[in-house]
Amino acid sequence: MSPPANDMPAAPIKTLDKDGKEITTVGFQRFGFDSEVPLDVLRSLYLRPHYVLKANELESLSSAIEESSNAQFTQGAAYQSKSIYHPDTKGISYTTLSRFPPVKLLPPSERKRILVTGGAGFVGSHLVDRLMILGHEITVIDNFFTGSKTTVSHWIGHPNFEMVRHDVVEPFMIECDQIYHLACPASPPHYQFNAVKTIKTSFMGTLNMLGLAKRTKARFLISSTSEVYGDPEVHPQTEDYWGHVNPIGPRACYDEGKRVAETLTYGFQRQDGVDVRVARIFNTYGPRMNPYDGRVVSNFIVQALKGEDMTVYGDGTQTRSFQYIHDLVDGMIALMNSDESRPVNIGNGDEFTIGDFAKLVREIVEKVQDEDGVKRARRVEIKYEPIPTDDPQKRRPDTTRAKQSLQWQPRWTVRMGLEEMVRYYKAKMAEGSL
Ligand SMILES: O=c1ccn([C@@H]2O[C@H](COP(=O)(O)OP(=O)(O)O[C@H]3OC[C@@H](O)[C@H](O)[C@H]3O)[C@@H](O)[C@H]2O)c(=O)[nH]1
Repeated sequence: MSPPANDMPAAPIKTLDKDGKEITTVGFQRFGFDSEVPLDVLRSLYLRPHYVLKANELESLSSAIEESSNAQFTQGAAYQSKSIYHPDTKGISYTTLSRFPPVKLLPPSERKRILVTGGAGFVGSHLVDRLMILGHEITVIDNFFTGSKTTVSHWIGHPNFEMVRHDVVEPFMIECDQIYHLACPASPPHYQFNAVKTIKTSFMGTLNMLGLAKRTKARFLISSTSEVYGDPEVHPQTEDYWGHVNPIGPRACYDEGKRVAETLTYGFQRQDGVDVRVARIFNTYGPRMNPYDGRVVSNFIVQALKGEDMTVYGDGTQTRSFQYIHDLVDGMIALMNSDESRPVNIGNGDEFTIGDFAKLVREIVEKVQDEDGVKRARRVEIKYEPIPTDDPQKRRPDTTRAKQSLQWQPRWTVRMGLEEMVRYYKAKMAEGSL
């Protein structure tokens, strides 16, 4: 097979943070908890094809795809299996894992039994990667409504890892030291698909997990959201702002669901002494976001990569502030291990109008395509579509509390994160799974 035209040995790309310093690890040592992990090991779990295109070209083709798309980013060893795609029959023969990424050996006093609800989702799977590499014992529960087994399949079979298909609206019994309660659809089209189920998940799921935390005396962290502020009249949003939510609109199932989940959380803290943490997560993006979940970052990247016009809702003057997944996981782990029991905003203050953001995504997709020698048929256009009901006009976190209590601030620039995410989706396209 002749090598692809773009199969040029490329100099490794350096990932620089907001201060221009190279990012080689994520996490940190803080509050007696070491969460530092080499970035390359994490990348080897998501920034590569999960299967190769043809059985008889297994070696050459898989390495060609890897080199052309990702080698500039990931220099680390590949720990996942490579299943084989047979284009003639459109079948995949799955291989089993031969080697897991190395995990730390912790003494029993430091090794925690951690339950992650929604652990097969976008945020959950990155949290699981981090906690696994750090050497903890992880149980994931997920109903796979929006999560997918493939996000954590690289841990299946590992003695520290367990995955259970379970819906948090039903009680769940387990012994554990910490609970990260993430389970709930988070993309507006997904959470509005079945509004009653969404609010039931937020209310009953949180009730069940708080009951479990009460019995086991586990520390409980809930992933709340910037949507508790609704369409805010205060900008940027501090944790003391009570919000501006339409209780009967189409977003209410999520916004009010998370608000009641916070109310429950503090009810259990006051009445039962449950040790609680509340992370109010602002717009977050990164690899493993479902390409079709309808959120803006995945929509724009996938549209631009496919050469389709990008859909800006409304006139594009509404704003959002975008945070990269690794910053969020850093913030959540810092919060869980801190003494801060008040709500904490976890987000990136880099605010964009959606119109400008579309142009930025287009520019980054073009840059990556140019680097890889991909020819574009035409430049994608931006087209305007109706704005969804109750779409917040502006959103930006005030992260003073996170800085003071957790010594946490986002490190990733939006550009750096977007570039990595474009490469992730590009690899998915090369596999044929996008
Ligand atoms: O294709 C698209 C998708 C979205 N948009 C716009 O882009 C903005 C962001 O939309 P998203 O759907 O990504 O996310 P939203 O900010 O509306 O909601 C999110 O808020 C925070 C999290 O808790 C959730 O992930 C989600 O509810 C909105 O103004 C939306 O109208 C587009 O212009 N085009």
